Amino acid sequence: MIEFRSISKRFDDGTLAVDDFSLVIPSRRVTVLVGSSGSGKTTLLRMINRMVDATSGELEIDGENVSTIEPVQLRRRIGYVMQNSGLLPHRKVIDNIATVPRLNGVPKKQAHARALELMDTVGLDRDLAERYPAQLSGGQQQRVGVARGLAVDPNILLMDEPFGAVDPIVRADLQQELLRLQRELDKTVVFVTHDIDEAFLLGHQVVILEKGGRIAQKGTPAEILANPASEFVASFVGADRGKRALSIQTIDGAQVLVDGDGNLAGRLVEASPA
Ligand SMILES: Nc1ncnc2c1ncn2[C@@H]1O[C@H](COP(=O)(O)OP(=O)(O)OP(=O)(O)O)[C@@H](O)[C@H]1O
Repeated sequence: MIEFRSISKRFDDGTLAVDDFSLVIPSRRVTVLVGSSGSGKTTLLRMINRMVDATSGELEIDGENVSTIEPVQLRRRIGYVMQNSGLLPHRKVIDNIATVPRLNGVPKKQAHARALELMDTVGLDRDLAERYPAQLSGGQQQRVGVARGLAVDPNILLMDEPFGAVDPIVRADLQQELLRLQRELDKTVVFVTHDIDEAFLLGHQVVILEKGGRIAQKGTPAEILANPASEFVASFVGADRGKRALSIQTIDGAQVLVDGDGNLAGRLVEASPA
């Protein structure tokens, strides 16, 4: 479990990116941080592996304060996947995936064997191992990014808008793969996005953020959809969901679910009396 306790981050130029943020991120679940640009999502994510250090407050992983753990050691147990895959352009796919294990001293042969296995895991053809990133499609590059994040066999996987730059069909594919991977590998995933649909699809826990990392609402997708805590949440959930936003209406005395185009999406069934 990852726990933020009253965490704040003020950057050197005075920007207060995160103001008194507290959250428990349960193990072996997907927690999604969602919010508009500048709400502090990336800053929060990077505090987990100490790419950013908090100004005040405490951050613990399984009861251990991260400030007492060397960043290098921390990153051995935490995978990090970023937008645009962050691959090294002059290195082959297999070397990109094996980068961190190699830095950690794993022999080349062993690191490469593991990298090939990881290509299977993320659904990449092994034939692509010898290619350079520029010779792959956007979706393939993102898969390499995920394989690289998994290469140190981390318990925790941090993902920062990993599917932001690919087209919607490939994106849907990658999202399904991530759901499958999470079920199979049982990792704690912390996922950042500004897309509420993606948040609801992937998150066991969804945390909606306002400026300064202020939590507008957190809960399961169903809890948030059923009971938006504020106007802000209602409009964030509604605006981004666009025409697909559902509402409950009464038609001919029956309660029905209607989508944004006015089409019937379902009928609410009353519990029958005992
Ligand atoms: N190194 C930095 N120095 C100064 N201010 C920063 C720095 N990094 C981020 N910020 C500021 O902190 C705030 C939060 O930034 P952050 O990148 O965490 O937001 P975000 O929610 O991830 O946004 P986006 O969706 O655009 O990536 C912003 O106002 C940003 O300008």
